[in-house]
Amino acid sequence: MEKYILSLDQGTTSSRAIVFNHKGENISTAQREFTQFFPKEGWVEHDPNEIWYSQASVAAEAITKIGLNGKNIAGIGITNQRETTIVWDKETGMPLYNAIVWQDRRTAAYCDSLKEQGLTGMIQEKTGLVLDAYFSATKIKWILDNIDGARARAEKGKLAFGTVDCWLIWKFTNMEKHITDVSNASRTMLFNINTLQWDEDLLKLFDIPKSMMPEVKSSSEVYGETKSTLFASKVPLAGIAGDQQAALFGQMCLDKGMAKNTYGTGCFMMLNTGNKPVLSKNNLLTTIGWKINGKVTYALEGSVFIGGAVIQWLRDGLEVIKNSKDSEKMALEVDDNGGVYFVPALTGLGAPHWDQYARGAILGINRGTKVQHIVRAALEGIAFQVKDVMNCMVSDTGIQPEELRVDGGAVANNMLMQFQADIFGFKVVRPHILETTALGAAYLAGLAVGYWDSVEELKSYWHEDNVFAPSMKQEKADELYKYWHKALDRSKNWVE
Ligand SMILES: Nc1ncnc2c1ncn2[C@@H]1O[C@H](COP(=O)(O)OP(=O)(O)O)[C@@H](O)[C@H]1O
Ligand SMILES: O=P(O)(O)OC[C@H](O)CO
Repeated sequence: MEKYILSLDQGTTSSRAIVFNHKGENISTAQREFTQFFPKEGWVEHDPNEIWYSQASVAAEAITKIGLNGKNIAGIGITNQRETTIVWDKETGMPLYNAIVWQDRRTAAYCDSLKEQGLTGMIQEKTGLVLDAYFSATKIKWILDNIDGARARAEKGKLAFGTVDCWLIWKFTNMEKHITDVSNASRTMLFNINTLQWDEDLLKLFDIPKSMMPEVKSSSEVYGETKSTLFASKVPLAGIAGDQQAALFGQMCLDKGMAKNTYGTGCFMMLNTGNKPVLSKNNLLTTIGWKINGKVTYALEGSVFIGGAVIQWLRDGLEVIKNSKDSEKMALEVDDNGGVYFVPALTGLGAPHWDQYARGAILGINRGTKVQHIVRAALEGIAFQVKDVMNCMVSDTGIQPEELRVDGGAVANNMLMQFQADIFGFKVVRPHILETTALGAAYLAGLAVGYWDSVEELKSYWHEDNVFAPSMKQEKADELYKYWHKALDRSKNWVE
C-alpha cells in the first residue's frame, strides 16, 4: 500500500494540512481560516477549541479527498504558530481562557518593568531571547493572575500550559501526552537553551509552577499515536517544530551559515549557526532550530512583525488594491518610489529595533506622489526591514551568506524579490516547493518513522525555481537604504 506523510501547519490565521509523497511533493492540501479575536487594543486571541477543530477537520479533508485513510499515513508532523499560549485543565481538558496569540501586547508594560530591573541580560543568557511580550512566559503569568481561581489550581498541579503544538498533541492523543519539542520550548522565555531544561530561576521569576510545563522532546521521534476517531487507524505523531524552524529545515538550510527568510504576515529570517548558540549583540533572537538524534542545531532569528500584512492593509484598510497580486502590478507602473518611504510599523517594530511604541509612517510625500508610489514604498519597506535583520546577522556571526532562500505567500511578488536582491547585493533564491514550513515538519516526521532514510536523501529533493540576482547600482542601493533609515527613525517611539 502506498504510504504518505501528513503535515499539519497550524498558522496564525489558518490551519492547513498537506499530504506529501516520497519525493516531498504536495499531493493534497486542505486549509481553513479561523476566528481572530481582538478584545482590546493590542490584544489578539484565538479559541483553542476552534484551533483544534479546524486543524482536525483539514487533516481529515486532506487525506479523504484523494481517497486515502489513516492506514496510508506513515506519520504525522506538526508545525505551528509559535509562542501562542494555551492553559487548560488537566482533568477536563478544557482551556481556562482563549489562546493568547504571539502578537498580543497586553504584557508589554510588565516587560518594561522587568527591563527597568535590569533583567534583560540574564534572560538573554538563559533563553537567547529579548525581553518582550512576544514570548509565552508573561502570557502564562497573565492568565494565572487574571483568571479566577487559576493560580490556586495551578499550584495544586491541576493546570497544563502548552504552545499550539503541545495542545494539538494533547488533543490527538486524547489527553495522554503533554509534550512539546525543543524548538517550541525555546520560544517560551522559560527554557534554558544551554541546559535544555525548564529554567527554575525563570519559573520563579514569572511565578509559574513547574507542574504546568510539558515534557520537552526532540523534534523528530515517535511521540505517540493518534487516539481520536479522526483516522481509521492509529497514526504515529512523529515530528514537531515551530513554523519558522520547520521552514529552515524544509529549505534544507542544514549547514552552518545557511539562511532562509519567510515572507508571510510577518517576516522571519533564520540563520543556521550550527551546534552552539550565538548570542546576538544586535537584538536578534537565539533559538533552537531542532534536535535530531540527540544533536541540537541552533539558529539566529530576526522576527519582523509586519511583512505581507502591510499589503493586506493596502487591500482591506486603505482599499487601494483589490488583491495582493495587484501590489506588484501597481508598483511597476512607476519607475521608482518617487522619494516615498513607508515604514510598516503598524504594530510596533520587532527585530532588531523592538520598539513597541513605533507606528507606521509614510514619508517623502510630495505633489507628484501617486498611489503607485505608496504601494511600491510598502513593498520596499518589507525588503528594507529584512535587510536590517540581515545586517545584524552578518555582524553577529561574521558569516556573509551567499544567497537567501525565500518562502511564504509574498514571495509570489517578483518585484519584491528583485528589489530584495538589489538592496542586499546578493542572490535571492526561490525554491520550486514553496510550502517549506509544512514540508519541514513532514521531513522531521518521515525521518522518525523511517519513511526517509537520511537528510542526504532529502537534500536531493530541494530545487531552486527562480534566482533573483542583484542588478541595481551600489550607489543607488546605498542612497535608498540611507533614506529608509531616516524614515525609520521618524517612526520610532511614536505612541506615548
Ligand atoms: N503577490 C503578493 N505580493 C505581496 N504580498 C503578498 C502577495 N501574495 C500574498 N501576499 C501576502 O502574503 C501574506 C500571506 O502569506 P502566508 O505565507 O500565507 O502567511 P501566513 O502563513 O503568515 O498566514 C499576506 O500577508 C499577503 O498580503
Ligand atoms: O503563523 P505565522 O506563519 O504567521 O508564524 C508565526 C510565528 O511563528 C510567530 O513567531
